Amino acid sequence: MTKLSLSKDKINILLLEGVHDNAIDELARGGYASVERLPRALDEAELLERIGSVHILGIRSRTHLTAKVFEAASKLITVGCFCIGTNQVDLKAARRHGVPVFNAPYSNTRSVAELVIGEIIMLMRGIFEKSQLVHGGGWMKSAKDSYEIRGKTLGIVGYGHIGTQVSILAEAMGMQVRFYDTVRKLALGNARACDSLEELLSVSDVVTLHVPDTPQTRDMIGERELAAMKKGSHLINAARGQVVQIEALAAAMKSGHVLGAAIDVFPVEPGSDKDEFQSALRGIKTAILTPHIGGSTMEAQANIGTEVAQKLIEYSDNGSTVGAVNFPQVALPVQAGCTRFLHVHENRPGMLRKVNEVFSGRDLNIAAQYLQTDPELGYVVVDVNGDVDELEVTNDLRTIEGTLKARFLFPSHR
Ligand SMILES: NC(=O)c1ccc[n+]([C@@H]2O[C@H](COP(=O)([O-])OP(=O)(O)OC[C@H]3O[C@@H](n4cnc5c(N)ncnc54)[C@H](O)[C@@H]3O)[C@@H](O)[C@H]2O)c1
Ligand SMILES: O=C(O)CC[C@@H](O)C(=O)O
Repeated sequence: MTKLSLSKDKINILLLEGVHDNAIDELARGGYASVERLPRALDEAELLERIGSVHILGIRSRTHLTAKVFEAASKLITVGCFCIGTNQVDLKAARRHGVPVFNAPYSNTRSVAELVIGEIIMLMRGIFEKSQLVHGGGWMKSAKDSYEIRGKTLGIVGYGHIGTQVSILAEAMGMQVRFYDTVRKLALGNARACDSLEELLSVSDVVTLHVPDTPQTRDMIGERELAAMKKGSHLINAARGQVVQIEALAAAMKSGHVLGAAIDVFPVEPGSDKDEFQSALRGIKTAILTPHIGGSTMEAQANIGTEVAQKLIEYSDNGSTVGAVNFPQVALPVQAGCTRFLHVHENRPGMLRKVNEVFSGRDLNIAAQYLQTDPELGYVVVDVNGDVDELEVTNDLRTIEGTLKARFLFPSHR
């Protein structure tokens, strides 16, 4: 047996924010036993204290991975976001340090869609306010402002994985569905596309947002857009907090123009359970406020645990970046009897030649190679036959100017 990069029991894995048991089970099946799991997020100071010894980090949406954290993460090889969103991670900083970031792009989408359907009914029947009153000993038995959802128009902004599922479920309940997306999308069922956001806002009884957090969607719904909504309509946001200007929404609700809202995500969410949640929406009786739990179901968390753990194992075992959100996609089939090297570099001319010279200079035969680049970054996986001093080769690869990361793999698959 040749020298090992790092045996799997020495690969330190830290999982934060109560990642599901399935992740631990999957990692154990993959041979990864050195796993610590915490139920909560870590703030930057805590991360800086701990990250230096971590090889694989798993988070959800509350842990913010800043450039400073990546700077201190000298051993970090990969990050798994056990959720869809990756906006809590400085993805560019991760790339600069040669760290691919994985997520679970689909696993909790049904959970969000179901919550939205429930909220449409709750909003259109004023259930939240009525229930609060009953809890306080009141009895608001009234049909005022209460409507069936059948025949009403639902406007979906962002017709992706979640938006399309909401579309199908809403139609099954008898709603008319309109949607707006910046990309041309196939309309499902009888849904119809709108040409503009303004058109969608003006025809919808309920507007639900399912867009990602991008510079274009930041503050997408502000005073002007709220004013463009039908009087007495409702807004749902289970996408990202930055999409809605909360002060403007609070004002539109207080004036009665927007009758109800169900908001699951906020521009600032408490970093820990001890921090008090602050929002201009607090106290508004027709606002259903939930603590970012759109995707928090047992089914979703179980699926996410398995999916992201598998991606982390694939990368750690084989160097596969398929599914990484910030990296060129590379998957080289595993070959018996080879040593595998991974080289992440700035995409400069002549890089591959320099990498290959490290091998040809030692008379090493390259059995297989897979390079992918994007405008800034290159990632190449190289399988080499025969007797090879892995440490020496890796050190030489590291001296190539523009190298961001170079390592070789624990040869368990050989
Ligand atoms: N609340 C939760 O717990 C929870 C759970 C899962 C996902 N999410 C969030 O839900 C959102 C949607 O997730 P998804 O899986 O459906 O994403 P997706 O990428 O499948 O779909 C997003 C859609 O929005 C469209 N879009 C992008 N920019 C737009 C714009 N400016 N105007 C209109 N449309 C635009 C895209 O073309 C795409 O069709 C994401 O922000 C995700 O982070 C929240
Ligand atoms: O589970 C979480 O913390 C985030 C849920 C959701 O916003 C996601 O991005 O998938």
